[in-house]
Order: sequence, then C-alpha cells, then structure tokens
Amino acid sequence: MKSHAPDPALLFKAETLAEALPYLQRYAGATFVVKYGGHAMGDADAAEDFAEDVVLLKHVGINPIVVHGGGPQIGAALKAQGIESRFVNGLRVTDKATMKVAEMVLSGAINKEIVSWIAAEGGRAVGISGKDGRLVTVRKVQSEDDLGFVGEPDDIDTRILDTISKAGMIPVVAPIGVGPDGETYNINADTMAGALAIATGAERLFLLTDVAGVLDKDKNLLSDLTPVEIAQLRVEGVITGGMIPKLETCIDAVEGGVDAAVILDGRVPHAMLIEIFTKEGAGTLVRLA
Ligand SMILES: Nc1ncnc2c1ncn2[C@@H]1O[C@H](COP(=O)(O)OP(=O)(O)O)[C@@H](O)[C@H]1O
Ligand SMILES: CC(=O)N[C@@H](CCC(=O)OP(=O)(O)O)C(=O)O
Repeated sequence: MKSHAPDPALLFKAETLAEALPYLQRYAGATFVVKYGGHAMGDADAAEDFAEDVVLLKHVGINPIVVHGGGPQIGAALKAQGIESRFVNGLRVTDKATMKVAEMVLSGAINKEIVSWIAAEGGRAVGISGKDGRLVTVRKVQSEDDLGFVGEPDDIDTRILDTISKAGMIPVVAPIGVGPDGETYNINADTMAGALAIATGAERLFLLTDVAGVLDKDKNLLSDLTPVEIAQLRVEGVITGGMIPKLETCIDAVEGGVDAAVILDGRVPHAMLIEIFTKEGAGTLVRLA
C-alpha cells in the first residue's frame, strides 16, 4: 500500500504543506461525482493512481461518489459469447441477453474491481448499482429504433449514497437502473454520473476519459468552456462522436446546479488531484459563464 501523505511539491505545486493546506480544505464537505470510463481504465498503475486519488479526497473531507463505465469491457464479453452489439446515438441497443452480460460485467466484475482498488489504497468502498436502494429509477429511452432495455434516470433517491458517505465509505456505482416494473435497465455511464451529480448537489463532476480534454481543431486543449462555446464548437464540427454526449452531460450538470464539470484524461497519473488542487488545473472545465 502506498503512503497517503500528499507530496506538496509534486501534487500541489506548493513549497510547503502549509501552503497547500488552503487548497486541501477548500472543498471540505463538498460532494464530487467521479465518472471513471471504460477507456480510462487502462493499466494497473492508472487504476492504482485513480483509487489513491479517490481515497485522498475522502481523507480531506470531500465526499467522492464513483460512477464507472465499462463499454469496451462489455463489448469484449459480448463478443466472446457471440452476441453482436449495435449502437444508436452512442447507446448500446440492449436486449435481455445483452443486459445479462452488461450487468455481469458492470456489477459483477468492474464494480468489485474498483472496490478492491480502493481497499488496496486503504479506503472503504461499497459497490452498488442504481438498482440498490432504488437509487435510480429509469424511464425507457425513446428513439426511432427500439433500444430495448436502455434507460435514462427519471427518479433518484440518494438515501443509499448519503448513508454510505456518512459512514465514512465511498459509494461505487454501476450504471444500471430499475424500471417502473422492476426490470433491469442499462444506462450510459456519463448520463448516470451527471444525473447523480445533480441529485446529490455535487460541487464537481469529473468525467475521466482517454483524451486530455476537449481539443480544438488544431488539437490544442481547451481549458475552459461555456455551454455557448460548446454549441459553437458543435456547429464547427470540432466536437464529434463520444464527446458530444459527454459535453451534453456537462451542460445538463452545470445547468442543474453543479458548479463545474471537468473532462480529463484518466490515464494521466493524479490528473484529478492536479485539477482540484493546482492553479494550472488539467482537462477542460465547463462552467455556466
Ligand atoms: N473535440 C474533441 N476533443 C477531444 N476528443 C474528441 C473530440 N471530438 C471527439 N472526440 C472523441 O471523444 C472520445 C471520448 O469519448 P468516448 O470514447 O465516448 O469516451 P469514454 O469511453 O471515456 O466515455 C475521444 O477519445 C475522442 O476520440
Ligand atoms: C446504454 C449504454 O450504452 N450503456 C453503456 C454502459 C457502460 C458505459 O457507458 O461505459 P463507458 O463510459 O466506458 O462507455 C454500455 O452498454 O456500454
């Protein structure tokens, strides 16, 4: 197990711990929702750094809530079983057989793996999905093509999250919800994280992915964006693919009361701490203005 003593020189760009202290204490009591994407879960070192960061946040009085993805891992498991996957607007068409595999991968494998990483760093995590404690009740996503068991959060009951956080533990949530009649639904992990950030009154939403943040047409990092600027980038065709729903989630979050949403590279060591505790920051920060 690594030491949790923060290295002020490395992490906080401060000369002394005293200089770093105001940064550390600034967010005490706040809730941060951290979405760890399937693409960001690269190697073991990245996972260890991620878990270490989450544990450190808890140590300094922040309530981290982890929401994880697992798209590539679900894809691999489906392929191994000879089940074809199809996406419509970035959402996986989910029939009963696909849902079974997705739940096995998300709730059974990835969720518990993240709980183990956090335990290895000295933290206490509780792995759940949106079904537990009826955390997330969904409505079926309506689309021209029937997407099957794909849901979007309709009603969120945060009591289970509050209970876990207040007990000094870290909730780790798989992007699965319960339908009105108790059926299991697949939810896009970004959407799930955004909805939980709004429902918990989170101060920050972090979306950890596999790029440095939002890049402009010359591939330079855009460090700050407003919803108006995002709309402009979409018109210019600079934002495509998976970045579109990601930024829509950020806009929904900040319009829903989250102070800022940040897209950053989960493969970079301690990217989240650098963003939170240094003046330079990391990734792309989305704010209302
Ligand atoms: N302007 C842009 N800046 C950065 N990434 C972009 C941009 N436009 C599209 N992308 C794509 O969005 C991807 C991130 O979305 P996605 O693959 O859905 O992430 P995740 O699996 O982590 O949720 C990047 O890897 C990149 O290929
Ligand atoms: C409905 C839907 O598409 N659900 C996603 C849930 C996982 C996810 O979103 O994972 P990433 O963040 O790693 O992409 C899926 O089945 O892939």
